[in-house]
Amino acid sequence: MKEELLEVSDLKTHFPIQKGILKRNTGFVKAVDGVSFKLAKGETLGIVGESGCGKSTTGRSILRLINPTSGSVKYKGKEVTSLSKGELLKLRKEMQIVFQDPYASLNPRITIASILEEALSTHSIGKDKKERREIVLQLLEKVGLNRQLANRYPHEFSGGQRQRIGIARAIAVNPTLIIADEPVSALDVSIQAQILNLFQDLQEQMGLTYIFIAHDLSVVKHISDKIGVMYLGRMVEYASKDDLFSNPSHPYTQALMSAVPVPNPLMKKERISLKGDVPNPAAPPSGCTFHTRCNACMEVCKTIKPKDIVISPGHVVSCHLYDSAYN
Ligand SMILES: Nc1ncnc2c1ncn2[C@@H]1O[C@H](COP(=O)(O)OP(=O)(O)OP(=O)(O)O)[C@@H](O)[C@H]1O
Repeated sequence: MKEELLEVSDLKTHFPIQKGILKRNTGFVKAVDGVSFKLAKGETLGIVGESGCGKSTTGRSILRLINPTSGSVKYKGKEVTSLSKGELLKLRKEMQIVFQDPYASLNPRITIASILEEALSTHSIGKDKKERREIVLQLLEKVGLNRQLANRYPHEFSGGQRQRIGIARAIAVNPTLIIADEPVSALDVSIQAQILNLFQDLQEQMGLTYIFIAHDLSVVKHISDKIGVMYLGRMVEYASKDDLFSNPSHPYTQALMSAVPVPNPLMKKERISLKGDVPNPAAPPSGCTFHTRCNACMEVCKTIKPKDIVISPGHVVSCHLYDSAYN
């Protein structure tokens, strides 16, 4: 049996909405509103959903780059939400993040060697500058960059190369878990495939565990073991990749799935279009958060929040269509 690494239970992150000069609190944006999942060591969880559904906030709350409002995040059995600053710094060595836009997160004034050396010295890796430089050169090779590029600045690299540097920085401290927040969204499709392959190679070599955040299912399809489909701060469907693709059950997953291109041009797929925009997480609908956009929901959705229904082992759907109480 695989060793369990991460257990997230009923995670909520609500941001206060402050208005006026006095910054009066007028409500909350429920960016993450009850997310739960388990992840074993070496596995990849793909989190997908439209812009604003709470994917990044989920990732950042797990790492405590944002303090969650409530819920539990257990990493190797230890509660992350109650760690002190010192304990958190130690944990950061094990949990790293790769951002969508590495350029924005790479200091433009220092060379990439210095950027990587900084990551190493923060966590006291390498006994002196010489040893750290050697580790940096090995890291560059590990992510497919020539070691002769070490003294160049971030602007001298292409988008794909910059993402390789972002990945090098994340793996520099030899982490166990990497949260990759839309790491290929800003790249051309051909480059996307190369970066996805790099993530997979590194996972094999280093036994990494990933939470891989993306807008669409086609990006996470190949890399994920499990997939969570997020909508308005909740996971509306959570399953192994195989179960999700063979039996997409929530109407939202079905709509996302219909947008995934099929390689066979003879196979025609009907695109399911969703009605309207994603509702505002600051004022979500009172019943099922999805009913305003769904073609299949019943009247009951307008008033009652759906429960999480286990439709087969490990396959959970949050929709009235699967709740025997309403069918
Ligand atoms: N610091 C913050 N203060 C207030 N609201 C926030 C904050 N961060 C995020 N939000 C809001 O929380 C909601 C979820 O945002 P989040 O960035 O997690 O979504 P996302 O699914 O990652 O979207 P994207 O793909 O566009 O990054 C959005 O409505 C966003 O405006």
